[in-house]
Amino acid sequence: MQEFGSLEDAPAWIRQDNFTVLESLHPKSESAPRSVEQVKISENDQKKKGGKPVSLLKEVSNGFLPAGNALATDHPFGTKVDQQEKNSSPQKGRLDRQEVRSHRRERLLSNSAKNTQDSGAEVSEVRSSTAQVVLDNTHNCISHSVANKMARSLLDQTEHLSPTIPKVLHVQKSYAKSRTEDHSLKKRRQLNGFASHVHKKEKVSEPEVTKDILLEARTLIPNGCCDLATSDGSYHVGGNSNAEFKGVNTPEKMGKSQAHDEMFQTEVFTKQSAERKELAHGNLISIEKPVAYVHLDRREHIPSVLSRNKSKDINCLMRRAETYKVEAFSSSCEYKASCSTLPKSVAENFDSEGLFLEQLQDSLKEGNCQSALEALKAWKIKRQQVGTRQIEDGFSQGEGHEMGADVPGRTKGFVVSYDISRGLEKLLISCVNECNTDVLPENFLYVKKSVIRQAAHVDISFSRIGDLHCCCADDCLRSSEACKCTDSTRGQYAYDENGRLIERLAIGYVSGCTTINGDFITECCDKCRCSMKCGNRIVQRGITRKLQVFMTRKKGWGVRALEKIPARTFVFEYLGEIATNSEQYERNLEYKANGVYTYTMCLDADLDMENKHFKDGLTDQEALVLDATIFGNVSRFVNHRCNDANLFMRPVQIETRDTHYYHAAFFAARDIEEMEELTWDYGIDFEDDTHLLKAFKCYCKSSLCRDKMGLLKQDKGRKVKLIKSNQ
Ligand SMILES: C[S@@+](CC[C@H](N)C(=O)[O-])C[C@H]1O[C@@H](n2cnc3c(N)ncnc32)[C@H](O)[C@@H]1O
Repeated sequence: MQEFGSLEDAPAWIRQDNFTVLESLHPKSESAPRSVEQVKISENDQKKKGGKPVSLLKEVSNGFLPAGNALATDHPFGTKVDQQEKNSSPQKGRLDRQEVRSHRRERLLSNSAKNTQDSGAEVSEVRSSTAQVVLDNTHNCISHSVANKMARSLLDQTEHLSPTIPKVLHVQKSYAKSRTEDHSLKKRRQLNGFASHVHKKEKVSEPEVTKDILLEARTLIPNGCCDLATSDGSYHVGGNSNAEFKGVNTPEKMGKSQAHDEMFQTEVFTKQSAERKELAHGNLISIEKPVAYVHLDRREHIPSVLSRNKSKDINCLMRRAETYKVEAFSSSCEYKASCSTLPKSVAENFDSEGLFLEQLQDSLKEGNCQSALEALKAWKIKRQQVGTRQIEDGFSQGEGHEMGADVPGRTKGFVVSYDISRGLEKLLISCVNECNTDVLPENFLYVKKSVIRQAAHVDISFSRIGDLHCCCADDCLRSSEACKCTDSTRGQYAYDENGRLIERLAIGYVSGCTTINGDFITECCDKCRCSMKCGNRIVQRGITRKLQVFMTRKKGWGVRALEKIPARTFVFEYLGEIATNSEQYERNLEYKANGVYTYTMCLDADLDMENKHFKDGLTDQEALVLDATIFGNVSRFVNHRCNDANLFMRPVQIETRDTHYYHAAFFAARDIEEMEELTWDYGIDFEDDTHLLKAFKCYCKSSLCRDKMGLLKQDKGRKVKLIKSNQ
């Protein structure tokens, strides 16, 4: 087996893309060349080399990666490389090099045997741990980044001690072989003197990079090492997801623009342009029958991508938002198997991946393999203790809540997106699917503000807001006198000093679309003198609680809290397209035909319940609705629960004092537990079949469910019907 004398001998993509994290930690790796690489991918290659069957690719083309094993088999760390090795016969030139290298290694080994105190047993243990972790890295997001870091560290540090780290070297060898073949072919052509002739005569057709090819490419290229796009730029997968699951460069930690720059870069080459680049950079990976060339450079920015597909800008962005960070994650059972009996106290020292890595690196710097090994084991124990939950990012793997391990045969889930908001929210809003293979709808675009549809008359001009007498300097809540903004709440600020809704406004809310309590909350606005820190600006500051979109068993997507949310806390605002009732009617006809979920909410807080018309004389047709089918935020995933939902809605005025249009703000109806699903009572009358869109079959599981026979005591109409039907 061919081996590499040092890490520098390893191919660039192993050194850089799989182990990027360590670049900052190891000065040695910083010097590694960061050149452009192009990858040629063959559709047939997969089958020939024992790769993944086509059916799996179908799954991948849904926009997610099958949990763990799909990558494990096709990933260069997996069986594909082994197969390649078996099928190929060694070449003469390479044997010579191998000999040179093995001599060099033998020298290194004999030196290290003399110089080092580390025992052979320790070394081989570290080695096998490394190989194990490298293998694990396709199974788990956390372990992916951890594995990369560890593998790189251990390779760097123990290279002189460890003659073989089997899987890593398999990859290196396979890569080297393809390069050798590629180069020897070029050399032969040059020797024959007809290289340019061949180039000219060769009829090179422009490869069409389709979505399927793209997704196939995605399975061949290590996680997150590059962005991929179809030829027309309309579909985009992969992405520099390392930046996020490394936990180093989240949009929160770096400037947003930088985050975006790093996330959205791509270039798909034609065959000719790739070959030109190959000549320029000399590092094209050769696989038979090239069909797709993927540029691994990370410098291209969004505008250039967008400018190529102007008509598709929005779709393109949307698709990318949902797919660029699709990664598989799985349960920690692999760790359980390999876990040793290290004292728990050691494991408890590692509260986070960061601490663990610190210790690991310190140990490695000191050349203390034993300590490095302990760090490895401790981390595994920690993972085991935490059980199904990942430590830092709060990604649950499903046990102990609605979609737990009770689902037969389901042990794995997918991170569909690390941030469905594409960096628009202050917090990442992740999306996981632990139930089935669905990904987020392609036509949905996350927005931070509602969008006004044609006929909806929404006047948000400041000129309509009179003199507010909002004289407070900084924080209205601290002023001795309540300002004009409290007029609608009877001279009382709507929020307390903790930013939670005051109790008076939290009681008496009515489930469903309508609030009859009558108090509109008025927040300070840009016309006020106070600062953004003012305690009377809560809804406008946006989401501050950790939330996650997840797949429920029977209700489609839902939203859950990733942390405790105290009662009366603002959670989110319902955003969507603002439309009139009549505009929406047309849309609903379409929706009905397509059988889609409904995401429409009526803005009818101004409805006079007794007289059944709007207070300012609006007709039903002119009344506004929010439709979050296409444009919306996390709130559009909130499911319904009859009567005892944990969220309620309050109308909030910010930039207008017009009661026709307002912000639909959702607050916690009671203390909400971590991992609890957020629900809202849509106010549906399940017996009413006069609506255009038929009510869904309710799976809220509430004991007060209105869609259950005999349970609805308070709904007289239904009771009568039930009695009648019993007769
Ligand atoms: C605003 S959406 C909620 C998000 C939706 N589950 C999704 O996957 O996008 C409303 C739709 O979700 C489904 N849904 C919400 N609550 C439900 C419940 N309690 N039982 C069954 N389906 C529910 C219904 O199909 C409804 O039309």
